[in-house]
Amino acid sequence: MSEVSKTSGDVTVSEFTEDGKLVRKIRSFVRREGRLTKGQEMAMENNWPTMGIDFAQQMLDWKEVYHREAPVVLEIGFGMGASFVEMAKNAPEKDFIGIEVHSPGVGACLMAAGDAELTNLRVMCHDAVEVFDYMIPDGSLDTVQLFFPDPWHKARHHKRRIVQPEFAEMLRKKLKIGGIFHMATDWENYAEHMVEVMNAAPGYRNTATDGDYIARPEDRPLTKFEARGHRLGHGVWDMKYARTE
Ligand SMILES: C[S@@+](CC[C@H](N)C(=O)[O-])C[C@H]1O[C@@H](n2cnc3c(N)ncnc32)[C@H](O)[C@@H]1O
Repeated sequence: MSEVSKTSGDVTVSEFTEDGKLVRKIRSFVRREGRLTKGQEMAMENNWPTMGIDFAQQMLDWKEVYHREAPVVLEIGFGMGASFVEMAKNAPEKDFIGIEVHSPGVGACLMAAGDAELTNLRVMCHDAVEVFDYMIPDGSLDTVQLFFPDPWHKARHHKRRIVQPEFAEMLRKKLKIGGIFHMATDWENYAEHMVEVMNAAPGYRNTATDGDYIARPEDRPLTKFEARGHRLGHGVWDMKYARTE
């Protein structure tokens, strides 16, 4: 059973266990119910049957999903999907799954993926944390990407940041040994938080050889948003951690 309650502008979802105990879940997002454009709606209709995966409390089988065996790259919160689609286009030898809660973003991504006639891309419209829990088999992912996650600027909201010790541990189990967790952010305080959490997380190695951050990898497409940031002199921090055990 669950209910949504509003407290000082935040959305908190309260759930009750069978014996009536209240469990309050902190989520990394607030659902913005934006409307889909006509194009996004059409893309949902046309492309969801081949590229969309519905949430279910059942583990996915990648071979069944992509009809082949290839390295799987999972992206959390792809926004409108521009860089996600670009990456899938540039790496046809890999399979991509993107998870985003914002439905217009999912529609936009399906539109671009349909135009590019991609066969190695799938999307889900759901909370990635729940998808990990219920649907991603242990030790099955080559890469997890988290690009420009909501920074939750205010200190009292930092608990909403998706990168937390429990999240790092859950994600570690889903990566193959040697698999990579790649994060990027343009908010320095969040970059520091990511490093603090990930350096303390057991079973990971920071792949950076000079300090905590790596140079922007060539395979991460430069989005309009990031290019604008560069022009304005904003920094971007990339981090890659490998699962060691
Ligand atoms: C700041 S945007 C960045 C989007 C994109 N990665 C980019 O670089 O343009 C963060 C995105 O993460 C999504 N998001 C946040 N928490 C999420 C979660 N738990 N599961 C899925 N998507 C999530 C939000 O809806 C939002 O679109």
